[in-house]
Amino acid sequence: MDAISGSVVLPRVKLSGSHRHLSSSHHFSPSCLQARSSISRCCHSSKSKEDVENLSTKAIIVSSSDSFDKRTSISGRSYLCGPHQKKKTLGQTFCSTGLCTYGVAATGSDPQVAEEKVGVLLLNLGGPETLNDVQPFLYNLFADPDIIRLPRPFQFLQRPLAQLISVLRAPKSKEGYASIGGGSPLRRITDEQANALKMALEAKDTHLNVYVGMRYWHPFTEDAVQKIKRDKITRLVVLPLYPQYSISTTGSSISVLQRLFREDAYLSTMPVSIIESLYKREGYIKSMADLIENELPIFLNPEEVMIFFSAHGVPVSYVEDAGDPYRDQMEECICLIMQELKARGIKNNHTLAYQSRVGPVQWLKPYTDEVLVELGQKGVKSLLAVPISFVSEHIETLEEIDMEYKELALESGIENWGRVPALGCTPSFITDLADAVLEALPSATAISTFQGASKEVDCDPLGYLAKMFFGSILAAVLFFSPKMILAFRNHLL
Ligand SMILES: C=CC1=C(C)c2cc3[nH]c(cc4nc(cc5[nH]c(cc1n2)c(C)c5CCC(=O)O)C(CCC(=O)O)=C4C)c(C)c3C=C
Ligand SMILES: [Fe+2]
Repeated sequence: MDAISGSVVLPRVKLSGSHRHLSSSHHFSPSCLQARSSISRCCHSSKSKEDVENLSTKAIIVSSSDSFDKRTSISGRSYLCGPHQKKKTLGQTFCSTGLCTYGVAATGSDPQVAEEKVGVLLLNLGGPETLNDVQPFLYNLFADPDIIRLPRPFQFLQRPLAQLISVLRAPKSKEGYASIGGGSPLRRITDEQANALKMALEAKDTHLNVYVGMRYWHPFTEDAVQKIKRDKITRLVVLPLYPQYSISTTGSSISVLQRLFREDAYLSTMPVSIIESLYKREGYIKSMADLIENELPIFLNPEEVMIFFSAHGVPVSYVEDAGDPYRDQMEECICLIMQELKARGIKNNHTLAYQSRVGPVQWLKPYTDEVLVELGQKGVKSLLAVPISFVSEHIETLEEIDMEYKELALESGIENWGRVPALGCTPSFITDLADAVLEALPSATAISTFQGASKEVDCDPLGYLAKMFFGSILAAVLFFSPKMILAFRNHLL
């Protein structure tokens, strides 16, 4: 999709201070600090002693454009943002201690009014559009060091291993994509969301270009960034379409962006604001609660329905070794949705499980398939599945939940099955995205200073070929060892 274009006149803001790596709006807000133990209290969920011990020692930074109090805390300041950006002075901000200034006034520079061309970059995973795309898509995914995290000495194996795993997994993945019509709907839905966001921003008197950049398939983030440069965008809001932050999703997409921006003289000075997560936003929570509330009446006895949140899993090591906030954010997100439902008089039981594990490592538990069987055995008769880690329909909602898990649930004794649709272009959600963009705009700051060519580029073709050759042999030897074969037969293939 080409950029959906427009421009807005804003006072040029001279940014003060040193260049931070990312304008990661939320990391510096003390109100966003949350320990996992407090999440457990909030939800009254039963945690094992071991869990609580692990968690209470770990304060996780929950980053979100949290706007339950209508103010977004950005880099330690709060900004009161409204819908009519043109009528506002961008440099004026509101914080808990009163009216704060930022940018022009804060730096003491002369205000220089120039035409600001603002862009919004939606980041998403991407998916194969045809069955022929499946293997190369899987290669891109497994070649990502944020998806298969190899220890440093083994990182040269990344690409050969990605080649091998993608070839081996492709037949199973293809079956899945064939069963949902031959390809992923992600590109179409993300384009629709981009159009809807542009219109929602226009309804708020703000005319911006909206771009789509995918991590593993077309349109790639690299292509979107080229368009942003070609369009001479001067300020950018980056909006990953993952409600909760994970190293493997938002983290990975932002790493790519950082590299691209650092490598380029023009982009490296562009003010950028990144919205790291959406899960705490009032608009997001209310939109999710609406979807659940709308779906419950399809059951004969709505109050008896188990609300079953099914999140995409990540390997446990991400959370426990690498500090991924994904599990904490997921639990807090569900807690907020349940609180919202409770406030509406909906008091159903709920549970959370993780789906879509890949490969021979431990993933976040409990696993969706195991919980469904347990619930059936315990006599749960009605279940409403809620996909929670993604905002569009995709293979894991359309195939894994709607087909595999539904069948398993019915076999396990659950009699009534329902599924909440993904948010897609739900108007209240899109309006909230527009608000998030407007709130994030003032905090834009340069990603980094120009540092020349990326170190990651493999510029020696012979060295690259040698690494691929020996790496493939080593990867094949490892892969076909009896232990690996056993583990992969169960989980990967
Ligand atoms: C928040 C969402 C997601 C997380 C976290 C995530 C982590 C993660 N995923 C894999 C492996 C695969 N993911 C695949 C597809 C896929 N993943 C997500 C979302 C998250 N992944 C989506 C939305 C999709 C579907 C895209 C589409 O085409 O519709 C696939 C390919 C499909 C398949 O073969 O099952 C793989 C493989 C890992 C290893 C991982 C964390 C480390
Ligand atoms: Fe995935």
